[in-house]
Amino acid sequence: MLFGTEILTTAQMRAIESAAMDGGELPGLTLMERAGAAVAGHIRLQWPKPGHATILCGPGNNGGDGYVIARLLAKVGWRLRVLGLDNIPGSDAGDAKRRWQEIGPILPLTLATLRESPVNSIHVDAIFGTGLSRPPQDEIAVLLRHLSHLTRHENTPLVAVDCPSGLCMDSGRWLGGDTDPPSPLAATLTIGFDSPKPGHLLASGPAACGRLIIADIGLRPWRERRTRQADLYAIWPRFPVHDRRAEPIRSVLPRMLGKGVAAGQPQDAHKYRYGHALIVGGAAGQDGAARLAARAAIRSGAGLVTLGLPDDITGHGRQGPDALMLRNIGNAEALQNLLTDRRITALCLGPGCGLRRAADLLPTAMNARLPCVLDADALSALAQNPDWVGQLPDHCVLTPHEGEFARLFPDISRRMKKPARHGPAYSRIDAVREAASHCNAVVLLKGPDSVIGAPDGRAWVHSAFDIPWLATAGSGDVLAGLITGLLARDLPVLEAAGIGCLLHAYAARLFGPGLIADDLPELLPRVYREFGL
Ligand SMILES: NC(=O)C1=CN([C@@H]2O[C@H](COP(=O)(O)OP(=O)(O)OC[C@H]3O[C@@H](n4cnc5c(N)ncnc54)[C@H](OP(=O)(O)O)[C@@H]3O)[C@@H](O)[C@H]2O)[C@H](O)CC1
Ligand SMILES: [K+]
Repeated sequence: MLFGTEILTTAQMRAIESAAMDGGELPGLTLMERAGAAVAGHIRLQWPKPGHATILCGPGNNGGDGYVIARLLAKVGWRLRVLGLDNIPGSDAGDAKRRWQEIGPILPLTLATLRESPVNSIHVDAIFGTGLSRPPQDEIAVLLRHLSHLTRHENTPLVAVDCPSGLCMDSGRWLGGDTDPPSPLAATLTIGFDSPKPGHLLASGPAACGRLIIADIGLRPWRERRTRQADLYAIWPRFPVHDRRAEPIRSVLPRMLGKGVAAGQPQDAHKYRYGHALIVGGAAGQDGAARLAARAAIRSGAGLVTLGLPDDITGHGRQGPDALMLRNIGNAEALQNLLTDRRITALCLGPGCGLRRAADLLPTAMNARLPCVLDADALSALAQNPDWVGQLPDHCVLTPHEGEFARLFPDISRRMKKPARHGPAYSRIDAVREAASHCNAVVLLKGPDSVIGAPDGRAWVHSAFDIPWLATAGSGDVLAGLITGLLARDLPVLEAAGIGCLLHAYAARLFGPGLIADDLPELLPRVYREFGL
């Protein structure tokens, strides 16, 4: 199944560019002209009245794009100051530079010249793009710090060509430091080329890029000609999709989930056909998390959902929904007995379970060899067992936040937190892929940039930077229950985790600020309707 937008690493992007240029069908200069024209076009869309622009051009092809932008804007009446380096760039950027020099001067790329720009100037950052390999230094570092100040504190509009300079496009991390970034630019608009790169979507990338536009510069035939199966997708389409092989989510979902099933099951549907999810919760008073998970599982369209609680269940029924089945699961033996019911098709352990109870039930849950979601306390219990890797059932999703991830995968987490000194820097995608292959399970690392990775290397990125209100108590419990419901409905495990993530965020988008986790399951019927189910 293919949906969403392929994400290309910088190395993959370079390989596609080279394939296009090597055949002679698409010269590098044509690509640069298209890239420059795309940026100039978007500048004119955003600021229709010609004004003043300061274009900062670096040593390579990103700088070459800058010279093209300057020429095209000058042609339509913009007043320009072009700052550049006194180097001899490669042939395409060299041509672009010479063509600009026929029109206007190149001022030194220094702090002093930058400071002389008129206050109403928009700034165009064409210093470094995908070729950044080390932290910016010396004069450029000083200049970027000032540009950062202008963008963050003086509302200077900044257009980034491909990416804000200093950002590693493979990780979304500022080269030189994450906690004390040397020059954290905040662009108004970023125009990337052909496909999003990991850096546009991960870590500091979304805040640094501002509004992201991915421009088609005619490389699609070469991208599609590659024989290797693409394995990295952005599953929330924040930008137009230029991939004819990818289907829109609105046609994928109805096929996967079966039309009409979620909102109201068809008359001939037997409830067991849509699976039976078991959510194991904790003691009274802490059972809210498991209740949220159970609500999400039943709203996901699972045919039956059982909530297993440790104590007397008679009082619990009053808290509804009545469609939930309640069972008493006092200990591992009771769980074992319940799991002899072969109609149970997926299991969720963790939300609101309590650490001791999760540790007690975990071996039984794992031995059931059912599709399962391990979340919250189950992850902490797992991390306490030094031999947990290799014990997970085949169709298992781990849904850690960063702290839980660090407990489960301490070495990988340390690597992820090491300062990014060279490009390509180690990314959340690298970390999740490594973790998934290490434990042979799907790992969903939660965050505004959730990454979902499978042991075979496939990975999906879901961006939720636009919905900060999703970071609310209980939201993770709803996600765990939703994924369990989708697993119960027989979705493959990566798809259940990824689509669960997407539906969960979509519900939060529909609701808007003020959301509490209880709202999320109730929004699922509307989400399903919007996706054509
Ligand atoms: N995607 C496409 O199809 C197209 C992209 N284009 C644009 O090209 C850039 C990438 O261009 P490239 O020349 O490869 O790289 P940059 O312009 O980003 O960087 C230039 C060189 O700068 C050197 N470098 C790296 N880090 C530093 C640093 N910290 N300080 C100083 N110099 C640095 C590095 O060379 P070295 O040999 O010194 O390592 C870079 O090569 C892409 O982003 C697009 O904007 C095309 O125009 C159109 C097609
Ligand atoms: K740039």
